[in-house]
Parts: sequence; structure tokens; C-alpha cells
Amino acid sequence: MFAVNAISHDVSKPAVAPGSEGSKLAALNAWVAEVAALTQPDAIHWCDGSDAENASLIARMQADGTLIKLNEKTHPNSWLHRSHPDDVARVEHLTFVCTREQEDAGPNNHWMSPADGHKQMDALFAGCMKGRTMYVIPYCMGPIESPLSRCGVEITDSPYVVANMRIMTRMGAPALARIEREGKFVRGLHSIGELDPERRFIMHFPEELTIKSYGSGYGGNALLGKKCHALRIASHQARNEGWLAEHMLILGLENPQGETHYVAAAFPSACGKTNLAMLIPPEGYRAQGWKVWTVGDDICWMRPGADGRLYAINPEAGFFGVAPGTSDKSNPNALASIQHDTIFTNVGVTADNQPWWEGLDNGHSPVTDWRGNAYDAVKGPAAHPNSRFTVSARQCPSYSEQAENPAGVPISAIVFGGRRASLVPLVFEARDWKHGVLVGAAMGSETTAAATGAVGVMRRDPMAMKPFCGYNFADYFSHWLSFDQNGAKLPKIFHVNWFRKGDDGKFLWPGFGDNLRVLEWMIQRVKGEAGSVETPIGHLPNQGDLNLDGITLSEEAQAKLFGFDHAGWQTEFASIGEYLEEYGPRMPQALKDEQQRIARSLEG
Ligand SMILES: C=CCn1c(=O)c2[nH]c(Cc3ccc(NC(C)=O)cc3)nc2n(CCCC)c1=O
Repeated sequence: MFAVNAISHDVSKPAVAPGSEGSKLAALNAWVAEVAALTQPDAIHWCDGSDAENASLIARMQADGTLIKLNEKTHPNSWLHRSHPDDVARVEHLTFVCTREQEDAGPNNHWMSPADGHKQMDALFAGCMKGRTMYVIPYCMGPIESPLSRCGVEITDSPYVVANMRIMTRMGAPALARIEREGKFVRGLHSIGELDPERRFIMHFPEELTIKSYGSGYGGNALLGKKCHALRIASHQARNEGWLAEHMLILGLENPQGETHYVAAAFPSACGKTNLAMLIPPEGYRAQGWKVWTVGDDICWMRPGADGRLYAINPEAGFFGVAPGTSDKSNPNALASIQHDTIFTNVGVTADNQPWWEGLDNGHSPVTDWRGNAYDAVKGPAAHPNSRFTVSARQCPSYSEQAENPAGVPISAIVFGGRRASLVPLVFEARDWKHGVLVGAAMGSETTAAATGAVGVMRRDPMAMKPFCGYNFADYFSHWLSFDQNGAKLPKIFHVNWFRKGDDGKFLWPGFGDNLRVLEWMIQRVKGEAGSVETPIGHLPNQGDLNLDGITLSEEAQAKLFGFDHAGWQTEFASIGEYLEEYGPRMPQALKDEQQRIARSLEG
């Protein structure tokens, strides 16, 4: 029987944290005992996050086929996991926010009453861990010593989840010690159940700091520290406590003088968020000493500091990145990160047992697809479009040591972006905070082949938080507006669009490393060192203000990347006006007024 430190095989004995009798862990011990009584595991294992524990978990998973060892020479200590073929992505239609009042969950969430939610989930959890080990995972989202960090405990019957949470969070003994000091933690209960799509639900109880997830072993549904805790529960907690839990990357832009400015950015999927977070400056910039530092690629927790600025931490300790499209061309830092100690999920495999995915372009080719069948292009891609790598952030060459700073990093600029083939220029700056919140609320992006459904359909996804805001979206916008108080030194807010196309359907902007030129202009604007052109939609860069050395833009590109299409924006703002009505009567009037102000200035 496997168990590195099983506390008791007979679960009738109280399951207590190691050496925790009589300490502030009483609430945790009581909860664990209650869950054990419900789920009836054969053994309980309190995770300490040690290398020894990880090694024995991996050995167990290799033995039972949960993990397949990859080529030890090319990818040391790296593993492949194949999820159940219909358990390959988040399941939004089965994701619920259970608040006492349905209005508090808002029209942006599926709702069920807490009583019904608990009843439905507990019926699924009853006896579900018989024959299994129940793992208790204490974890901390954020640096262990940071006041911005928050702890949680995930109970799960999946060792795959344990191995991933160890990479993605600060997991084990240090987190348990902090929980003992603070006595407060988010409760996450997870079981892979029978992997039956009909018995699969992810329920959030933000008023109880509780998550219950059953029937899925996949990333966002099972690694509860990520979307469930760090966004849905945390966004609700942040609204109550006066901070922000956002779906944003955090990067540091260091100039040749050694000054580093930090930028937080929100993009919907398929915009290259991880690529931006790990950007490598163009050759000319690198030669001058420009650097981009990676603090985080997905989630940002930020709160006002004593000086009125917003300070941010990345609550995660790893990257759960999309594999397809990751290459030495699109993201050399990501590729360098995943050459060892990486867990790959649903990628393809080459003849010499290396991980493979579409877009890797490394001269190798797949022989086995993500289902474990012989690869056949006719049947579909070798790697699932949502296949992932899980890797410690420390393995990224551009990882910033400021990511461990308990105070967080000061945010100079917030960026919203989307995939827009037409209308939207390369970059513009909001006039002020209120205008910036409207820019975020109106964020739109066109669907791509990777997502389901048609290609090129524009959908709005405010601040890229539509699937992740744990409460009423209208209240969320009010919360954002509430930061605009006197004494606040708020970041400037910008919008970018890397994906503008010409009449010939080709991209007008080279993107990738050249996006640094846009970041450079933003920081110059923050420092009051760059001019701009004032338009009804905000400040556009003077063409000459953007450093375009080394790239040539056609006449059409210059006109469309730096231009302002009056009629087009009238249509767009009418559409934004309608969109703001979608979130019901709680929508802050100030945001509607801002939309009206701009719509009117477009009529003039
Ligand atoms: C920091 C990089 C951000 N970024 C971009 O800035 C970007 N831009 C484009 C569009 C594009 C594609 C190919 C070229 N190729 C050449 C040769 O110009 C140029 C732009 N694709 C981009 N992608 C990939 C999107 C899919 C995840 C991308 O990630």
C-alpha cells in the first residue's frame, strides 16, 4: 500500500495535521475529518511538498499509467499525462457560483443556492474515495511571507493534481505553517469521481470561501488554486477587502538605464498572453540593454500601497501554458523553461519519446497523438489544441526575482487587449481611470480556429474575466471604479491590438518582440516623456513617437495601426452602449455616462 505519511488507514480516528494537536489548525482538522467521513478514503495523506513525497507520488503514477516517462536525455524528469478524451478543458456550463442571493452571482454566472449546491455535490462525494487515498494539500497563493498572499487547502483523490499543485503553488509544510498562524484558508474539495461527463460540476461558495469540484481531472477544474481560488473566490474576497484579483500577466520592462517599470495586462485566449509575459526584445533593443522580466503569465493580485500606487504579486509559482504554438520563434523563454522537470498534458509524442505539439517546428515529428493512438493527420492534431505544460516559474530564463518580493511590484500601466482584424488601432491610452475601466469593460476579441465555433466572430470578454469573476459583473465594474480616489497614484490604462489586418488579410504589425516598441511608448507616456494625438477614443501615439527602427510599415499599415476611423468607432460605441445593458440594473451609472460622453463626442 502506497502512503508516504498516511496518518491513519482507519478513518474513524480523527485525521489531524502532523503535530497539530491543540493548535490553531482545529478548524482544518475538523474539516478534514468531516470530508473523510463523507468520502470514506482508504488512507489520508497530508502533503508536505517534499521532494521525497513528490518522487514517491510520481513513482506511483508511473506504475499505474497516470504518468508516462518522456525521453530522459532530452527532457529529464518530465512526464506525459493523457486525460480522459472528454475531460480536456474547463466546463463553463457546469461551473456555478452559489451565493445566497442570485443577484450577487450576477448574469455572468450560473447560479444555484448554497443549500442546493452543497446537497448536489455532497451526494456525489459520498463514498467516492473508497479504495483511494485522500490527499490533503495545504498551499499558499503568493510568496509565503507576503501580506498579499492567501492560503487554501485542496483535498483531492488525484495524485496528478498533487504533483501539479506542487509546481503551481507554494505547497506543503510552509503553507501549513502559515495557515496555523492565520487560521484562515479557502476550502477546496475535489474528486475525479468516475470521470463521467454527466456527473461533473465545479461549484464555488464565495461567502464560505469554499470550492467543490467533482468529476474532472483537468487543469482549471481540478487544480483548484488557479481559476477557482485565485480568480473566482479571490475576486469576491478582493471586492470585500479592497483589492483586485485579475486575469492578468505581469511583466517588468527594464530600460538601458536599469530602471524597471511593471505592466499588468489582460487578454482573452489566443492573443499570446504567455508570449508577451516572456517577450524577448528585438535585437537592436537587446544590444542597448533593454530586458523584459516575467513576474507572471496568468493571474495578478494587486492592492493599493501606502504611497497610493497599486502593488501586484503573481499568486502562482508556475506556468500552466498552452503547448501548441510554443516554439523557439514564438516564445524562446517558454521553450527553454520546459526542457526538464515538466508535466505535459495531452501533447503528442515523437518516435524517440519526446513531447511534440503543432507549431513546435523543431525538426521532429509525432508518431503518437494525445489519445495514445498512432498519429494520423487525417484524424486530427497530434497535440490537443488545449494541451498544456506545467512547469515551475523559476525555470523560465526571464523570471524576475521580484516575483518573490513580499511587497509585490508597483504597477505603472494596465493593458487591455484583443484580437481585432479591423477598426482598432495598434495602441491607445485611456484619458483617465474611468475611461480605462470602460475600455476594459468593452474588450472584444475575435474567435480563432483553436476555440470552438466559427472563426473571426467578435465576442466581448470584459477584462478577460467573464468566465472567472466570482460575483455580479456590474458590481465588479463598480469595484474597479472605486479605486479612483484622491491620493491614489493609479496606473495609466492602455488598449493594444497586435492583430490588425490589411485589405489583403495579412497582419499589418510584426508583433512578438516588436511589441516592446509599444510597451516603450507606454512607459514614456507614464513618465510624461512622449506626446500623443488626442482622439475621442483616447490618446494615440504620434507616428514619430513610436520607435520603428528596423521595421518598415506600408502606407496602409501606418494608416490603420495609428489611425482613427470616425464612422467605425461610432458603430463600435453604439454596440458598447448596448453591451453595457447586458449586466442589468446594477451597472454603475458613471460607466454608462462615460460611454455616452464618448458616443456624443463621436457624433460631433
Ligand atoms: C508577444 C507576442 C504576442 N503575439 C503577437 O504579437 C502576435 N502577432 C501575431 C500575428 C502575426 C503572425 C505572424 C507574423 N509573421 C510575420 C513574419 O510577420 C506576424 C504577425 N500573432 C501573434 N501571437 C501569436 C498569437 C497566437 C497565440 C502572439 O503571441
